[in-house]
Amino acid sequence: MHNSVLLALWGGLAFILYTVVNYVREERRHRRNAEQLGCEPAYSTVSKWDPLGLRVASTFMAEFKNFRFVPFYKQRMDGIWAKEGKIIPTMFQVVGTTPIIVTVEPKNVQAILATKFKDFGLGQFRNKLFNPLLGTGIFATDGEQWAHARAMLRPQFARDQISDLDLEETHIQHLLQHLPVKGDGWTDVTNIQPLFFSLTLDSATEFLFGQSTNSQLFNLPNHASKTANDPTIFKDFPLAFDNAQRITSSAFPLGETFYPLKFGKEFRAQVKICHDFIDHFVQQALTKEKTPAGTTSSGKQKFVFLDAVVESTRDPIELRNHMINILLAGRDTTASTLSWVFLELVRNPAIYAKLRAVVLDNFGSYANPRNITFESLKACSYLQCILQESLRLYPVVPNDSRVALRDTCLPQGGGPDGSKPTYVRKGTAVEYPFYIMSRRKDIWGEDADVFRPERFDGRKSGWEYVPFNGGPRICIGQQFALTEAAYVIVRLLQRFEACEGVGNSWEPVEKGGYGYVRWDLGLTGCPADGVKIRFKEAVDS
Ligand code: HEM
Repeated sequence: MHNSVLLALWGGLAFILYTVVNYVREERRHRRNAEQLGCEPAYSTVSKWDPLGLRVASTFMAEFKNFRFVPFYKQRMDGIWAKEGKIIPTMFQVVGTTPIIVTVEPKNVQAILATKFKDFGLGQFRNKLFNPLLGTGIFATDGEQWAHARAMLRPQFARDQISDLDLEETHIQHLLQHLPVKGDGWTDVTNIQPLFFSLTLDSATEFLFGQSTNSQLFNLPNHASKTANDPTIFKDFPLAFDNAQRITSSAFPLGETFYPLKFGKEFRAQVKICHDFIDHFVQQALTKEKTPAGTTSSGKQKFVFLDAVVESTRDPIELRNHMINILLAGRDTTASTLSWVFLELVRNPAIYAKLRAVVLDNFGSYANPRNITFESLKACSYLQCILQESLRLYPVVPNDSRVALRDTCLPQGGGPDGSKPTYVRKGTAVEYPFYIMSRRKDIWGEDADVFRPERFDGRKSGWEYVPFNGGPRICIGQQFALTEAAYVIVRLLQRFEACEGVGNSWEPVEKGGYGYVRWDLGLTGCPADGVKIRFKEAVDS
């Protein structure tokens, strides 16, 4: 045999030997670590016929495509619990060769998000995936970079700054232009979901940049005359932002090796429109004289988020990164929450009537509103219960995850009864699907799937209720979102005394559904088929 072939053979053998020895050494090290920590293996869903989880991955992809992934994932876990005759909150699975620990155990969620915060991060893959659109902003970084972004952004969410309800009222008025009342006292049947997305985009851009996209006005039939002077960039941005997010989330299932396949010419064009839009304001903020941005009707100086951040950094790329991340966080989340709230309100006329009575009692009528403030909205218990119950049944981030940044363990899930700690190797993904945890019957009762806002009356929630996450990385926009959503609900219920849902389908099991509504799951989740609704004008409005 030729010398070079022999050399290659020996080289190959040496490599295989090295890999095997290394593997055995690593396995031993992990076993020792796990023993020292008192860990035992978690329940495994891995089938011997599908050890790499290829079939699992293809099922997941199909469910994603059909907008059923969220309810399907719960159905799958329910099925395993039914088969085993007990609740198994923590499981090990392999999906398309990726090992994943899934947990709906509150103690584990607390460990991931708080007590073992430093052991878990967003991980390299999520950060790389988000980077083209979001740069190194708060949603796409870990460690020092994240801490720096959070320290800069958090102070801007002080109560005074987020409670500018004058700003919100302008955008509500624009929304109502899309809901004209006909001669019979009713509006046309309207899909209210896109209206909520336009409203939150308009209010978020005004809060962040001091200028609104006014996308609601653009979408009115006679928009040309009203908006002829606005730059095209305002018109193109909303769709480009949606598209760029959709492509980013569709790249996720391709995994770390293949995700760039989705980031072609089309994606880059959409991202460019988004970045140009943000850069337009950044340049304005960097060059403008330091003048007050006007005052609100209550005489307060109007707060502009970007101007406040410019006080801390003048780097245009860093500013773009911060602003696009906050815009993404602040816009779809609140619009989706409002959509879910109204999907349940149209289904439950008695709850609509009860909420409306509370609204009129606390805040007056549409024409004569009174005392609608950050504090009074927060103090209105039934209104807050409605929001909390909606976020329980329809958390807009239904399935969050982290990656172990070092070898570590979770306090529960190991051993036959799941009461022992579970070992988590560095690099392992850990999912905590809040959508499933928030519907656990052993935690929430037999009616866990039912929309019953009263369950939150006087309830003090712990780690079983984390729609905004918890710990050092808890959502910084929680109060902003709840105030905006509450205000929109109050004004709509003042204006309309009743509503009817038309053709909003809860997919029946016999039609291949799971008895739940379909989910459009991008970076956040909203009803896949919109919220079709007609409203009846209130006599007192
Ligand atoms: C109902 C509405 C909202 C919900 C349910 C929600 C939920 C969440 C969740 C679950 C996270 C954690 C994501 C993760 O770490 O994987 C998060 C983070 C965040 N949210 Fe929200 N959010 C909402 C509204 C908002 C709004 C209106 C803003 C800003 C205007 C905002 C700003 C942020 C930011 C900046 C983070 C990142 C925090 C960090 O990593 O330190 N959110 N949100």
